[in-house]
Amino acid sequence: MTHRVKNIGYDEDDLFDQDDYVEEEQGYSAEDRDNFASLTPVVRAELEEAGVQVSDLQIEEALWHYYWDVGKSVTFLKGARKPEPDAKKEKPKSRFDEAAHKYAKKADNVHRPHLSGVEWFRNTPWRDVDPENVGILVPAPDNRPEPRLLGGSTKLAKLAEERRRKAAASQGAPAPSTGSLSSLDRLSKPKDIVDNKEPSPRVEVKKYPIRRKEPSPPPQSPTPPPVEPKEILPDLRSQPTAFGRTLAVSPPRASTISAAMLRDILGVETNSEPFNEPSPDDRILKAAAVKPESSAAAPEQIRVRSKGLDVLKIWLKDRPKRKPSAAFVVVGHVDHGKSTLMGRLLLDTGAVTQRDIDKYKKQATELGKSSFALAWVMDTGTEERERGVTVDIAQHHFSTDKVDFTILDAPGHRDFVPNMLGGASMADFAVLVVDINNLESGMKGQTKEHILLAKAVGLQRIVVAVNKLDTTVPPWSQARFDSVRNEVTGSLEKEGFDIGNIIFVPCSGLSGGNVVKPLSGEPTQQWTFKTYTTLLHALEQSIPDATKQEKVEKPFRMQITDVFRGGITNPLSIAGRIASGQIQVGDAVIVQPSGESAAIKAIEVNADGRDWAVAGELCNLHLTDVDAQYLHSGDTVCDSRKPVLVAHTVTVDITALDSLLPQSVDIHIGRLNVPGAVSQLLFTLDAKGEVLKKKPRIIKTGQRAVVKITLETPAPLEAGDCVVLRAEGSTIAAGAVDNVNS
Ligand SMILES: Nc1nc2c(ncn2[C@@H]2O[C@H](COP(=O)(O)OP(=O)(O)OP(=O)(O)O)[C@@H](O)[C@H]2O)c(=O)[nH]1
Repeated sequence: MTHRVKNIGYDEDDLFDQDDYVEEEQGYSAEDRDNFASLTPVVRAELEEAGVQVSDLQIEEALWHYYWDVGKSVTFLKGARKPEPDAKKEKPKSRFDEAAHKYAKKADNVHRPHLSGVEWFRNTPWRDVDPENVGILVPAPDNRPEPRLLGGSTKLAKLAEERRRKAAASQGAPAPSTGSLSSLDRLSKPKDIVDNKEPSPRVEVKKYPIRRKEPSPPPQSPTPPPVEPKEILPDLRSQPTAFGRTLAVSPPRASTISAAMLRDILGVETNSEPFNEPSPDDRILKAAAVKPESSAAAPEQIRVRSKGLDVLKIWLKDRPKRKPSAAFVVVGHVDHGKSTLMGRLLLDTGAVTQRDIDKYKKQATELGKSSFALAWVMDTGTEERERGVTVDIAQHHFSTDKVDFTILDAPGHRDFVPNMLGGASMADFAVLVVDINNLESGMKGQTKEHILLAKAVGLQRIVVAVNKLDTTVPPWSQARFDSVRNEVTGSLEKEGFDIGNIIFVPCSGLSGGNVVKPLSGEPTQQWTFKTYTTLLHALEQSIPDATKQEKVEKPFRMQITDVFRGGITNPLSIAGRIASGQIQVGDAVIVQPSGESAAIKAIEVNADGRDWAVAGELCNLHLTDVDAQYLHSGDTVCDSRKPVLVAHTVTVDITALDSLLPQSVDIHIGRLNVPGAVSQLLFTLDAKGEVLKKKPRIIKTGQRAVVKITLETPAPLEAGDCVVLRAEGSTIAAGAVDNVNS
């Protein structure tokens, strides 16, 4: 299942209770509107071809209902809209009829068109039910009130009504009203009250996708519920001791001096209740949105009970039986074929079906981008599909007999390098995709930068997929492959990759050659599998060593890569990779930099529910007892007893990739991206780490140095964290945190 890692910026108005949600036309997100803009014309064109006229609103409703499925929307609208009757054949309408018709048409545009049951469920997959399982509709019992004499028709009826009124009056009850007045009374009351029934419970509309709306006021119940008489229980508590009473009794309110008295004494106007307003300190803290220091304390109220598991023991016991898992980030220059190659990998390993690919092919062809069908497995966003460019990190899982893999498909475009960094920081190793015909452009662009960044975030192993070999002249040219291989090897070694940790694969994502299956081609092409291996085999050879026990024993740390609604039962969830420690359901955590506490309600690893997770695992944590406004991509969730420090300044050991002065920079630590400045150049170092020069005025390209960085917004950082410094869209330095100063 694809999981798109994207920072959902929760707006103020996102933060309302799920139960309050009511669909509202104005509440579409920017992505929804993009989808409407691109898909409405496609649906309209198909409908026009079939001679069906519908409004934009109806198309949008159908697209929303079918989660942007053009085919289903078209079928639905075709079924829903019968051709309008020929106006000429209609007999002339009265003005009243015309007004009624006009109003009905307007209402038809706003509400879903009326459909029969069969039409309504036309496209639903669960419609094909075996005959023996088909339910039978039994007419509901007639709920109309029992017929009784209401008065007004016969003399007998009038007499009966008169008697009833008298009887009611003699018992002190108000006499039932009659005639037209009674009808008007009924109109002004809710139906439930009119029928003298308990009000029927309101059906709450629950929605999963995030839609924006103003929080609705809580529903008003028409009649207040009857007050249950309280059962009086004997008080079994013992009386407090004298000491306890002293502690518990509120101190007597200090005698207050009235404002008038103060004015008389001081001769100036004063505020008689000065502590009713926030102090200047409170105002500054609020403005800086920094929590007071007590924030590191354990949360007061946790509704989830801890499982009390010995996670380390379970993990150590399970380890030999568990299939290894690994995450790899796919990097490389824009359009070199990363998403297509991953689409092919997923298709040929059975993680997606040919039917899915055919569906994407059909949709991609409609947008004139048929060659992107495989890439659409990974590129699920509308912008990505329209532009044919990956924007954000996409996650996908697949398994072989030996390993459970997670793909992190990174964008190749230079504008999205921060997203690429977020993905790379979660990976165990990298897959660098190189277009065999366009190495030069890649080396000037993101192929080179991505090699550098992969190393900067601490990746050691790399698989180089030399792609599009079907396009060389002649196809699958070994000479061309060798020349690309030599050049890329030089770059990788320059950035510090060990030659033993690099595997080259000649392949074609589009044709599938050498991806999962060895290329079955001409004898001249057999070098591909005789000398090299398939991409899948190379991935299995690159998995990291098993997580070390010391890492699991460290305090829990996980950087948030995504905040999302995990479902109706899990309205607030986060995704990330556990950097150290362990976590279990019921644990209390602290979110930094907000300092808010939260409780772990549920855990998912590789889309499976689990009671615990440990360092190295990519997981979704479903949270409770915390508000979404305190959670952002780049924040760190950590052990509530040993929270990570929130840093204002850090000293960083970096290698300059461009000349570096005291200057403004963007600081990237995994998914975290904060503005700041290189505030001091402390000293330059030689290759062994010995100090070369103190307080240099400039750090030259390629030089190693220790610099002080001041963060504009305090951020959770620890010694050893990998840091990338960027300025004006280019990477200018990379290194690791030495010291953190809060
Ligand atoms: N002939 C041929 N074309 C390919 C191959 N792989 C990808 N392409 C084409 O190259 C174009 C770009 O492919 P993508 O998979 O979107 O490239 P990308 O590297 O993921 O692009 P970004 O994610 O935007 O950086 C598409 O038109 C693909 O059909 C291949 O092996 N052979």
